[in-house]
Amino acid sequence: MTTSRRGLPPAIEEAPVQVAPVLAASAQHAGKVYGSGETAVTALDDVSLDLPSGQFTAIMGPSGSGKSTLMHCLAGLDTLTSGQALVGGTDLATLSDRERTILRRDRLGFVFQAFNLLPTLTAEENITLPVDLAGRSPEQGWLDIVVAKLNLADRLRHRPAELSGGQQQRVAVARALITRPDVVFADEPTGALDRKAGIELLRFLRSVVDDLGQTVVMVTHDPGAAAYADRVVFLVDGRIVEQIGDPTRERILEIMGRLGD
Ligand SMILES: Nc1ncnc2c1ncn2[C@@H]1O[C@H](COP(=O)(O)OP(=O)(O)OP(=O)(O)O)[C@@H](O)[C@H]1O
Repeated sequence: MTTSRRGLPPAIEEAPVQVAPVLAASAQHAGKVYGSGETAVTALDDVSLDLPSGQFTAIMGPSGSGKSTLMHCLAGLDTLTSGQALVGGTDLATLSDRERTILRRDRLGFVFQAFNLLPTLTAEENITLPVDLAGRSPEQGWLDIVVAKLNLADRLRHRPAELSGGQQQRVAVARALITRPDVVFADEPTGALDRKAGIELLRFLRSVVDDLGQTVVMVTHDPGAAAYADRVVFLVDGRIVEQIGDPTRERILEIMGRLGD
């Protein structure tokens, strides 16, 4: 058999390398039932979903379809009844409550509709809170990158009450990013913002994915917001019924119409 310079048969050396996407998180056959007996509610029914690193995923679906439950189970805020939720290869069910809390603090970021900033702290103190709570110092280079990316450099000494809603939510995004998390979970992040500030925030979220390589998962009811994602996952009655890549608002509206939202 002929071998190449590196001693490998040519067919092996020249074969294209198939690189599997690195998964930031995933759900495998995830099931969640609230309650028991006659009052049992199935919130998730055999949901399998991969969240590749460096992607922006939107989760949509009618009210009660299981969006929040899926996000909470993936983020270790709630536990599954069956199946697995993994963050960076770690099965959350194998962790103790304390280990799950530490994983949430160190490896996940959260952005909520209602900003949830501490009013007595400055913007900078709010941003660095997760690392301060962990007894560490923020990595200055990364802090500078995040602050610059979210255009907050001249707002760092202000308290939340001195900031606009859009600025407060950008502080919340910076706080979510400060630990360089595996995943940022955003629950209706534009829900409390006016249209202009909402669009601005979505552009910032898009750029932390494109420019900083972060992974964002966003629950939203807004087709315009979901169109900023790389992919939209549609849930109905606790099941994934459709997924689309490179979404547009029109395509999302068409699917929502079909799904009855
Ligand atoms: N703690 C709970 N106890 C009992 N049932 C629950 C609980 N949390 C959610 N559910 C039920 O599970 C189902 C899914 O709820 P979930 O909040 O995940 O839906 P959602 O898609 O996020 O809804 P929305 O868009 O209205 O926020 C619903 O039928 C809901 O009533």
